[in-house]
Amino acid sequence: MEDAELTREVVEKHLSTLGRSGQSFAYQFLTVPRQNLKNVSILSEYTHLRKLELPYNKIKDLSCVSHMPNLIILDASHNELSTFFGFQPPKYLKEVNFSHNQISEMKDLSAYFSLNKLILDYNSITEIKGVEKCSSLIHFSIAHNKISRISGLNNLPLKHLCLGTAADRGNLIKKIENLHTLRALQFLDISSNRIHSLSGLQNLPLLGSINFESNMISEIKEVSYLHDILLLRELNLKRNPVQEQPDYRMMVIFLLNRLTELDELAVTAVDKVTAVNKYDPPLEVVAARDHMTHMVYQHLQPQVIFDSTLPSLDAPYPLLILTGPQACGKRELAHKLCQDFCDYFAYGACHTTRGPYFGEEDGSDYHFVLEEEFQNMIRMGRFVQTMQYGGHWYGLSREAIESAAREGLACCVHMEIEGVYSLKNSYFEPRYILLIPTSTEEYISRMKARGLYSNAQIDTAVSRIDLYVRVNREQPGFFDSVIPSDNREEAYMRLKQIVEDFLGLHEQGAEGDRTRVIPDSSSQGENGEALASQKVEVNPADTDSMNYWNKVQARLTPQKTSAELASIHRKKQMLREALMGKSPGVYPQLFKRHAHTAPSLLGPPSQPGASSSLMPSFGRPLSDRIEDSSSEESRASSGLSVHSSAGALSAGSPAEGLDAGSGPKVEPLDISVLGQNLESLKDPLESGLTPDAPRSVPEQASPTPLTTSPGRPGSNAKPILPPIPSGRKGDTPSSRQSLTGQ
Ligand SMILES: Nc1ncnc2c1ncn2[C@@H]1O[C@H](COP(=O)(O)OP(=O)(O)OP(=O)(O)O)[C@@H](O)[C@H]1O
Repeated sequence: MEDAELTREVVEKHLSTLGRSGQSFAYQFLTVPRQNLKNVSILSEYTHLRKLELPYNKIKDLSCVSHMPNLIILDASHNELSTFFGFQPPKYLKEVNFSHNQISEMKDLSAYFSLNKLILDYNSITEIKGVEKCSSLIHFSIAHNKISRISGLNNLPLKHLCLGTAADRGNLIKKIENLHTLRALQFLDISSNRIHSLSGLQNLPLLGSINFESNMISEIKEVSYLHDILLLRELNLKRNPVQEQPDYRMMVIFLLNRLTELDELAVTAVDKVTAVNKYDPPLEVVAARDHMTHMVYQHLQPQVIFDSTLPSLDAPYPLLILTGPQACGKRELAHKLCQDFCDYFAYGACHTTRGPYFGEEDGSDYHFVLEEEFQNMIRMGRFVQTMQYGGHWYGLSREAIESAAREGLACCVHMEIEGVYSLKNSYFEPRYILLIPTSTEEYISRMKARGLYSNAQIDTAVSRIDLYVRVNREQPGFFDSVIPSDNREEAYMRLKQIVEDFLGLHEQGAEGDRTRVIPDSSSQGENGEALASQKVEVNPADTDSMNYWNKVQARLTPQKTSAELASIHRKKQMLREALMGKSPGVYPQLFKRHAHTAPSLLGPPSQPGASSSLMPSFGRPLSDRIEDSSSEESRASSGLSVHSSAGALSAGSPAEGLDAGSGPKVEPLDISVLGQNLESLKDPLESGLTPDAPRSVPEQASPTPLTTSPGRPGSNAKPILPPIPSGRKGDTPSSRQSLTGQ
């Protein structure tokens, strides 16, 4: 088509929207696209126009606009304009589109004070200027020009700024600068430039959408510059090198968790939860994972029930946990408590991969192990819980708890709150005492005085005080007691008092003449809950005190909820039914264990060496192994291959005389013999006895003196409940004999 001149006929054909103009009516809109128009001077006669659209023509001169004082919208895109606003400013001109022209330079537009929207895409402009005084400009687009610096936009009320176009070449901008005064900015397109960093966008509080496609962002950490833009919902980083980073999307979603769209893909709630659980899991999630890990690894090991240390079917080993931020004094207090209450508590030394501080001895504060050994222990199912603190692993092993239990003592452990969360998932029901610094200054100076910690470590420890305080505030009952730890003596006095309360213990008479005051069995609810008001004295030599252990446990265990009580009731019911031959569940198996293992029923226990027959090589024929496993001897001295919950059912350990590398190997229970043994146990049960009901001495007594089996778990030489009414290691042989009926 040839170049054309706009004629009156053509104009009249394209006029529209009749409206009042002064005293008369006139057409106000003219749209003449794609006519190859070069000369539009005739428009000087159409002074009433308010909207003029002439896109896709060949116009070079727009001086006619000077005669349109009422013009509001001008679209001269896709023409051949090289002059920037080559006309007198119409007073109300609001929107101008000069995109796809040949403009190379911007000029002063201060006379265009109504200008609201200016589009200059696809020109050859090298510098943004002339708009500084356009105090109404809220939409400015200058994509695909030759801009190399962001400038000339200071303090404009811009809401929408476009400096690039994802579809094509944007500009030549290398860094984000001079945008900080654009406090109203909501949308920024800066795609297809050469920008390496997102720095410079920090102070744009209303920014909701950023298109950064086709730039040169390569580090995920760059998105942290956007972290404080609270309204940011859409971010496009497509075609940036950062996309190659492993886990890019999840990490960005985690860092900018308010996004609803990333790289033009919706960010779902599931994405957000997954990202948080991956990169900053809540304590509950960390604990659940930790617990699951140890349960899985424990279950991968052959399971053994060491009934010699099981307090009862329902009661896990007693545990006292001192928790609080690092260096709050809990370790010191734990040691002192175990010293002063050595009849009740043994210090549970955790394992750690950190090196010993000066003066720390292996096995006394911690078991210091290498990372590889620690990981190996995890895989061997040796831990009840683990956590990483300050780049080191810490873990409480089953063995730490059981070795205390073997001595008839509760295990006292100190740990961080993550460990508490993890233990709360486990079968154990410890008492938790929080030791919390109330004076930050004192806490800091104490840490500094120890000379062990860097400033960063101190900062971390201090910042965690809030975590403890928050948990204590938001989850009443999470800790059984809270003690300010600023003054060690006072803290210890308080701790001592609390522990004595837990144990129902009173100092009576001279030092060393302690009388334990614990709830009478008759004052306990059916499910072991302590009725604190009624107390009886316990004489260590009194055979009625066989349930001493249970009573200590009841004291250390928080009151059960009604749901827990109902569950326990159900379990007991199952047990009764099983023993009556109604159900072959796991409880009859547990009970059968006693039938087989109790020496009074099966004769003397096997010697330690005999346990090798309990560890058949897997290469042997199955029939042999079955035969072995059904032999009286093997059953008498083995545990059971039963999957368990943490705590009551324990994996073997070197201390237990089992192969550390492979763990104890035991045959599965032979169900066929279960029935017979259940029969033999019916009578006691029908007479109202349950495994955790108090028993008379002859029922529990072992024909083998305890001294022949020094409390080795799994030896099954002891009765089910450890006959240690005084609960201490210092029992005299005579008192033991009287307890065991020997
Ligand atoms: N098994 C565990 N689980 C969780 N936290 C643990 C465990 N064992 C130790 N911790 C805790 O890890 C933190 C770091 O232990 P570490 O012994 O290195 O610190 P510390 O400087 O000696 O302080 P503290 O005097 O509190 O022990 C301490 O708060 C400690 O109580």
